[in-house]
Amino acid sequence: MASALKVNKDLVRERQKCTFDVKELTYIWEGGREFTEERQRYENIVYSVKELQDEVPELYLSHKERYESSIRKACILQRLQNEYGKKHKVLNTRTIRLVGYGAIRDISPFLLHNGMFIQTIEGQGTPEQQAEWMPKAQAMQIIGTYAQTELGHGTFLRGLETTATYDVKTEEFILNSPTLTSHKWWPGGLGTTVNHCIVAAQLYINGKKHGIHLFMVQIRDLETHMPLPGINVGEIGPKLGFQTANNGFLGFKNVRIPRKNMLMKNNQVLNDGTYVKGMNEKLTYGTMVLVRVSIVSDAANVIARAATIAVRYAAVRHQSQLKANEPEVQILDYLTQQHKLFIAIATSHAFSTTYGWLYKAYLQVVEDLGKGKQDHLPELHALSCCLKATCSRDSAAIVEQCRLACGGHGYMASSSLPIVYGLATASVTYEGEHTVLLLQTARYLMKAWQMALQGKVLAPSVSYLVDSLKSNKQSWQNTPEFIVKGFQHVAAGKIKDAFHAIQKHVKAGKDYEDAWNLASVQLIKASEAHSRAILCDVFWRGTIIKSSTASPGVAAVLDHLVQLYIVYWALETVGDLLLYSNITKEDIAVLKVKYEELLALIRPNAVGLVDAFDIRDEVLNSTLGSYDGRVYERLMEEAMKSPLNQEPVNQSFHKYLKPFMKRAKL
Ligand SMILES: CCC/C=C/C(=O)SCCNC(=O)CCNC(=O)[C@H](O)C(C)(C)COP(=O)([O-])OP(=O)([O-])OC[C@H]1O[C@@H](n2cnc3c(N)ncnc32)[C@H](O)[C@@H]1OP(=O)([O-])[O-]
Ligand SMILES: Cc1cc2nc3c(=O)[nH]c(=O)nc-3n(C[C@H](O)[C@H](O)[C@H](O)COP(=O)(O)OP(=O)(O)OC[C@H]3O[C@@H](n4cnc5c(N)ncnc54)[C@H](O)[C@@H]3O)c2cc1C
Repeated sequence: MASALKVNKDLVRERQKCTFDVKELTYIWEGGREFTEERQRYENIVYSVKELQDEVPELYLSHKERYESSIRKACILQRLQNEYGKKHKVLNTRTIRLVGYGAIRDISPFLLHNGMFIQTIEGQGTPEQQAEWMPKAQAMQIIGTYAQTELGHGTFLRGLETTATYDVKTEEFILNSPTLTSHKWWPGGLGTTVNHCIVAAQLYINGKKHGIHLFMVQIRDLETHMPLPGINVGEIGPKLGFQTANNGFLGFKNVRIPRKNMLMKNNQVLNDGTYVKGMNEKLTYGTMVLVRVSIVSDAANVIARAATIAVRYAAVRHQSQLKANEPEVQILDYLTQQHKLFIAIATSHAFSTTYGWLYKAYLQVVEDLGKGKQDHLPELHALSCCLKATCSRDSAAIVEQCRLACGGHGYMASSSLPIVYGLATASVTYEGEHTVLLLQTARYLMKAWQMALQGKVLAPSVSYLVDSLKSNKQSWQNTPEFIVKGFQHVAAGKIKDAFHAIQKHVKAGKDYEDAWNLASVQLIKASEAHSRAILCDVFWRGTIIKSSTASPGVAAVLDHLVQLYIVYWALETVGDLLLYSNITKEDIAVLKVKYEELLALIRPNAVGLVDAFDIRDEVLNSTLGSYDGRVYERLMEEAMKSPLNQEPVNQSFHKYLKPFMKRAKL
């Protein structure tokens, strides 16, 4: 962090106003002091390495140079990470990603290796397979990715076309890409980085199709890195973001792999070709569930980055006068600016709390599955789908809101906001497209509603449906607990409406699938309302627990943030509340006043709250958001790095402009 002397005076004043212990809040946001201290220790190591600092900003490099630079840095990071693991303890993927973003400035080409390849071996491999591949993967003697999506199919996994045909004579699988659309398309690192893949393919034994299974396939020679015979591999080219993720394509022509390379923790193929079905075929999708859970935490992190940039900038930036003859005000003093930014801070806390809760549920299900119990798997799948969908979508909207709140400078690449937006919006699509995942949850909600009608016991996350069936609703109260109940009434009402819409179409003679499609707009709205009810409930309950051991200052700001989140969403969805709860016009008027009071309460702590996200300048990498607030100096310094500013006259003047101007004169 910059020395106090050099810090912008507005930021100094803002920090003096802060009423709580910033460090204590960092620990809470990050899930515990031990996580923060571990991240800081690792960050100190990473950002003392000179080779990780850029001489030329990455954005001025060509596509190829950027990739090469990201690989160079990813190797250094991986070495540091491994050394750290040996000396202290193995770092969690969240810390690796948080710290790594700052060095690579985008996505690491090893992201899929660390984030899905290893996890799939761990979650889908037998103990023997794990013993064979895990040490090599962890030491990066083999580098891999998760190759599932194809040119023709990403969502509909049962439609994937890559085939793995068992040859009982040689006890091998033969992999083929029978069509153009069967080529794998998108996997991170696949382009030119990895030498192994976990490949999702349709399993065939003796002409019988057994559905999607996962296979470990070596695609490049470990010495020469040349593609192995039968492998057609390459990079898919530039995208909106993710430029250094090295996303690739892959095709197979009669590629043989040994039988033991099918990941067989769940389903098995014996030597003689006998197929042994596991406990639940959907367990093959297990890695996706884990990644969907972790996207809730990623969403909290990208929002924290955008909020830090936008709030610090809003404290430094002065524009317009509130009153004539008075100095121009900090833009942070405009209520509309607070309305745009404080919800970002609150949302990051909401998602961070929800992630802690969801990850715990995930670990419980994994433990249960180990004991052969799968009762809570459908609930976890439903929760991870709708929360992934809602948190990723909210994160993209909020990051964009923060970018717009920075005016023109928010459009500068050097603000870092465009790149953060690229990361956020990608997560809306990858690991399960937004609408598709909302519909998966809707499937679960329809069943839950049916069960509620039948008086059956429901899973905890949908037990509110039982209450909603009781006719005498309590009169509205403007308390957080009651507003959360209001969100549950909205969700229950929308679930009921969607259920009836399907029934209506079925009664009119449609088959169930068509009725489902006809009701699907209502279904996704029901799913969204369910997500919001869960987010508000978990954030509210989680904050009460956290506050019970926090200092009074921190407990107060946590209370302001959770109330702001709940009241903000009540006002955003006021039409739904009027339709499905007992809220009155008068209650809404009171909530509007409450919202404005909360903005005023948060205002003095705004900079302290984003400081508590504790994002180092190296990680933030933003001209607008650095700790010292030297916004204008940094904008100019960064502009001076443009290659176009390295010479007084660019050669194009002599080549094109001058002749063009001469001709224009004639
Ligand atoms: C950094 C970037 C990295 C990015 C990486 C990637 O993107 S990697 C690529 C990421 N790619 C994607 O994310 C692809 C997205 N697509 C998919 O995940 C699936 O194809 C699907 C879920 C959309 C449909 O699948 P389908 O047609 O096979 O299934 P169905 O609809 O017929 O439902 C059958 C039953 O299965 C249940 N069930 C389903 N999934 C799970 C689960 N995970 N667990 C437990 N259960 C699950 C479901 O609830 C239903 O239960 P019910 O109601 O019968 O009791
Ligand atoms: C940055 C990035 C990184 C990625 N990394 C990987 C990776 O490492 N490995 C990998 O295997 N994949 C990866 N993917 C692929 C990703 O998982 C898929 O793009 C994603 O699952 C969506 O599938 P799709 O592209 O086929 O979209 P589609 O399913 O074709 O979606 C297109 C539209 O159709 C709609 N739609 C589709 N089906 C339905 C339905 N049943 N009901 C209603 N609407 C529907 C969708 O809502 C959407 O609006 C990555 C993608 C991105 C963008």
